[in-house]
Amino acid sequence: MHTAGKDSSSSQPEYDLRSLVPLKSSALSLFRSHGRLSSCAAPDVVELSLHRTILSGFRAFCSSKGVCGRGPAGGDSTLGETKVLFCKGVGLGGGIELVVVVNLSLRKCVPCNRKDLSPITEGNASVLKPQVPEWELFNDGGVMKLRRKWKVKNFLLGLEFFKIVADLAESEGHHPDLHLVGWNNVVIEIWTHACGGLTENDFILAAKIDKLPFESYLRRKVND
Ligand SMILES: C[C@H](O)[C@H](O)[C@H]1CNC2=NC(N)=NC(=O)C2=N1
Repeated sequence: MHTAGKDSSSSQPEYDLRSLVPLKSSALSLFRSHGRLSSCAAPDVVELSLHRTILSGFRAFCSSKGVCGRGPAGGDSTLGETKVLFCKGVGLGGGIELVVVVNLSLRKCVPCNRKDLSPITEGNASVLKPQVPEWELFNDGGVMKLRRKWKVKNFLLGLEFFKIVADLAESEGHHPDLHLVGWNNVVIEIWTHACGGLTENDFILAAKIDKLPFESYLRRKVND
């Protein structure tokens, strides 16, 4: 666990992720006593925010650059399946947000008729989107959706593809919109009808679709 370093925000050291993740549990208790702990649809996505009662130890802990830990893309670091995506030091007396996200494809969709299911925030969407890089976010008449396209070898394999996606959707209790256009163009769109927008369920389903064994259905790319 980190001891509180000096509080200058100029040359904050990069923090080794390993000392960050163990802190999560003690941070939970500390943040719970000092701030709002809101867990999103799944317990493994925990967004902590510490209000004005910030402790210098945490201020020193999180660089003012809004980046903690080492990772391929700035603040994106991975330890096993746990990603610490960022902790945002918002300066003296401000709050700190520590977002720890477990790999989407390991999570489970929640029933869409839950009272606490709400559309995902832009911030959380930007945190989850990097885990489904092949998908695009698009606005369909005011409804935000995820979409991915594939070219399959033939019409029947397109239907085969739909079948394995359908089995996954049934097991998750969360369903995509399936399109097979011009005999070999598969388009899958995902959104949460119950709240007319995107929820974490949609990102979980997209991540799980990406793990399906559909390579053999696909037409080889021209430059292959
Ligand atoms: C109770 C059950 O969760 C709901 O009927 C589910 C079924 N599948 C669903 N799939 C999608 N994409 N959106 C929904 O709102 C939805 N609702």
